[in-house]
Amino acid sequence: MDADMTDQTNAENNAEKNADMSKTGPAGLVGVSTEPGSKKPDPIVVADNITRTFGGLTAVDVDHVEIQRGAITALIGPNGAGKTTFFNLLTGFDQPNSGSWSLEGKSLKGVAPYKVARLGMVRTFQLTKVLAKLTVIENMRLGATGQKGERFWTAPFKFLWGNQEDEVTKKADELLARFLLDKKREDFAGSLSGGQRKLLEMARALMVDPELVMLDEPMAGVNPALKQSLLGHVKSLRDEGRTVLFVEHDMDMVRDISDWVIVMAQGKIVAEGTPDSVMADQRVIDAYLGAHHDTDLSELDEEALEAEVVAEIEEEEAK
Ligand SMILES: Nc1ncnc2c1ncn2[C@@H]1O[C@H](COP(=O)(O)OP(=O)(O)OP(=O)(O)O)[C@@H](O)[C@H]1O
Repeated sequence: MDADMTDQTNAENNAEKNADMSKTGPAGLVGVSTEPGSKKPDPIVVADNITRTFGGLTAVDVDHVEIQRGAITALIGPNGAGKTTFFNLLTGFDQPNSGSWSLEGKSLKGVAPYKVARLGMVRTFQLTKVLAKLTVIENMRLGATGQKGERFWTAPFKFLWGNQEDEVTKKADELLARFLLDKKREDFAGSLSGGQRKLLEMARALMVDPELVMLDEPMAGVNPALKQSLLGHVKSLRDEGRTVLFVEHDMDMVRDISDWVIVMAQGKIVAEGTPDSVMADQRVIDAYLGAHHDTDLSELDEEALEAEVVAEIEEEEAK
């Protein structure tokens, strides 16, 4: 092949790459349909026909959902909508009655949680699962194993890690510094505040260098000062090319950092879209109000109220 041809081929390859880049992350979401279950240009997770029942109750009944790679997606919905159950199913902590789902095109059906973590999908928990009787650095090193339990930690880890231990500790220390937890390195995790535990859980999740980080209510129980710091950390995950999927009731956070919002109610996905479009969606307002949601609904209520007042004024003026 002559030089001109090589240049041309390279240029074509680059153009192809650039075209692909424009499909990834928040940019790829421009113009995506807001119908529940809409196709994404570059999905990292695809799930189909997932159901989970508890006795007579259908907690999750998701026909189809796709999560865009490199973007921050919020999963919202009233209490009991099935968000945490859906997280549990995707990450292997619970098994569905039916359905299939994949990460990077690889089926995760029947895959154990620690293997799911090693494949690139890690999660944090609504009530943090840091191990209180271990120190902060020990919790971090445990993260490298992909969320095995405390029993796994005790005896065999040195044998399993061998020479990797230094590398693991180095990585743990770097992450602790990034999350401003380095001063707490030798403290028991049980002595940390709620917000610091959330930070530790997030830092620990990064030990396996995940493609997809799933956060279950990262803001719950976090004081306002730490909230800002957590928001910054979540954004930085996206900035370094990772995908974030989080469950949250704090609508300020949802509005502030999400590129895309998926709404669940009674186990189903009822709406999707950008934060602004979703918050103005009647299906979303109905889903929340129908469930007498008890947390941060003031904004939705206010919007509805404002619309009513404006309509009344306009009616008066028209007379
Ligand atoms: N292990 C279980 N056994 C029985 N019912 C369960 C179990 N786990 C969840 N459920 C039920 O499934 C439904 C969905 O619960 P889930 O915790 O997934 O909702 P959620 O949207 O995460 O709610 P929240 O916002 O309050 O955390 C609820 O009615 C809940 O009571």
